[in-house]
Amino acid sequence: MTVSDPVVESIVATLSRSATEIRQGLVGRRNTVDDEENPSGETQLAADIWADELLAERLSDIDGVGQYASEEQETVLECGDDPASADTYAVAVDPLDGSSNLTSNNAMGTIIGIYDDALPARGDRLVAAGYILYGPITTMVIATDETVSTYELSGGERRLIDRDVTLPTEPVVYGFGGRVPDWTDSFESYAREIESELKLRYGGAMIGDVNQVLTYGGIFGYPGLESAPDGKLRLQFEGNPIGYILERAGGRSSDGEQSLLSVEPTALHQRTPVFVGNDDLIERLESELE
Ligand SMILES: O=P(O)(O)OC[C@H]1O[C@](O)(COP(=O)(O)O)[C@@H](O)[C@@H]1O
Ligand SMILES: [Mg+2]
Ligand SMILES: [Mg+2]
Repeated sequence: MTVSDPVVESIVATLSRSATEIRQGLVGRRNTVDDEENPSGETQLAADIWADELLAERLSDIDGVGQYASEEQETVLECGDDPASADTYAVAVDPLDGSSNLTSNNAMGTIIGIYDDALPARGDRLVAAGYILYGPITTMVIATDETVSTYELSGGERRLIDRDVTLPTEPVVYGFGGRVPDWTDSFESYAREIESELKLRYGGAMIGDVNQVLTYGGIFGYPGLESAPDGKLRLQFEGNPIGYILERAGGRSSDGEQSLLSVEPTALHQRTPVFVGNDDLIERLESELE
């Protein structure tokens, strides 16, 4: 199956071909690099920098990609026509999501958002979004306005395994980030209810945890913290793409008050609380958070 927009299809094809190479290139790149930090002030691993360079080179080369931005670079890379013009898109990438899991050899991902507007853009300007999960096998989930599909990736090839992914209606799992003493009182009391209803699945890489929710139903959240009211995750590279995917799969997304896709962007690397999952769980969260 291919995506109907040819530029979006080229982006998806390039991403899926690059995934095998990224996976292979992780070996030997688990080290930090001379105290390097990304624009969010986080330590970068050699793998973060390498995956970013590889994706920047490949994606910016595609006709119809006007801007490339990533969690690992301060500014937007201009690489073609204006993304606000027809058939031109801006791509926002988290080259390696959950890369601290590389140290312990646990699951990780790559995230992409494809916007039809200049970055930073609102989530409702996404025309497609997707992620790759480097688990025991490599899988890719791609959402467009038409459908959400899952593929298995191997040797540069993609094999469609589900052309219409929908969030199971009966929620089973949950995962919440941040240290409990740093949670707000209202989020903690919501989390206590949820932990008596669902099974904990938290692996420290959003993509791994969100894929559990997409597979079994439930909720993933990284809340605003007492020490960091906007939480940890970034709107352009993480919140918006994941919000778009879960909404297209029949679920909901929220920053605690509204859909992530309605949040007005103010900066490329802005952070936001992120919640995605089954409709009723997100609705309860929004009514219980102060
Ligand atoms: O270590 P914590 O606080 O549980 O944070 C985990 C969260 O941070 C992240 O690793 C942030 O993403 P990056 O690794 O891309 O910076 C998420 O994948 C994950 O949900
Ligand atoms: Mg991330
Ligand atoms: Mg990252």
